Amino acid sequence: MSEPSGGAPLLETRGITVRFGGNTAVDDVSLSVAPGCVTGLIGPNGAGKTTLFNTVTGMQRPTSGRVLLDGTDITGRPVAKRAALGIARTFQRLELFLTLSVRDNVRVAGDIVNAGRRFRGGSIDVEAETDRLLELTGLTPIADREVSDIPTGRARVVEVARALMTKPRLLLLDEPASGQTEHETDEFAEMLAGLAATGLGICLVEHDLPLVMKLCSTIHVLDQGRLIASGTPAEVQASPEVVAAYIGGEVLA
Ligand SMILES: Nc1ncnc2c1ncn2[C@@H]1O[C@H](COP(=O)(O)OP(=O)(O)OP(=O)(O)O)[C@@H](O)[C@H]1O
Repeated sequence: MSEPSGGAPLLETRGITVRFGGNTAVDDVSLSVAPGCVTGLIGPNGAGKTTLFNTVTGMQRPTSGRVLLDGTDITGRPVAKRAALGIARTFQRLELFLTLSVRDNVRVAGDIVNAGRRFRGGSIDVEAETDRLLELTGLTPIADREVSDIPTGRARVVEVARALMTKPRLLLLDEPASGQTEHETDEFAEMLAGLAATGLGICLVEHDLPLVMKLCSTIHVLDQGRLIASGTPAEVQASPEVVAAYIGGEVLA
């Protein structure tokens, strides 16, 4: 499995298996995510991507296997503890407060962090940080609009801004480009590359394969719960197993 330059893995899964009754959603998956770059996690529908994310955030207990953050085994830790350790995520189905403004959706994450006593970096200056994140993510012009009133593509960026409020070291993004226009996706890619350049480790589940190929230094490919390839974009595109998994589905471009 090739690893990008940049040191020890931030996240490692070791032999993760998740079974739902007789259905093996994730099957003995070992992979890693490095800091300072964007790592892709792709695969056809039902491949197990979201389930694997859920085991990393603590929302899903694995049937077997371990999750390590910076080499520390966090498999038994609850969701809030993992968040405090620096894991943040966005959701495939948006989980925003629809009747709040864009600004308040971001701000509320800061209030929650400050309310938690175990936040590792002390309290956040919520107003200043909200302004900074809205600017960073290009949301300032729509900051006062209600989330129910903005396009889905923009709402996905609000989720990212909200996740950044927790000052994560690892950011898991579940289909963040879905619903974005081509122009929005280009801007989004630029923003993610900028975030990774600051040292953040980003793991991207995404069906927009051209985006994944452009942005990711390493890509892991799941199919029917199994890890069938890991490597650079060129390496995974050249993998016969990956090509076979995608036949009849999306085109690898
Ligand atoms: N809570 C659950 N109970 C039972 N089966 C589940 C549950 N969650 C997921 N599954 C099953 O596990 C498998 C993997 O699903 P998962 O959502 O992780 O795939 P995915 O790669 O994220 O798919 P998609 O790209 O369509 O979002 C599927 O067969 C799905 O039906």
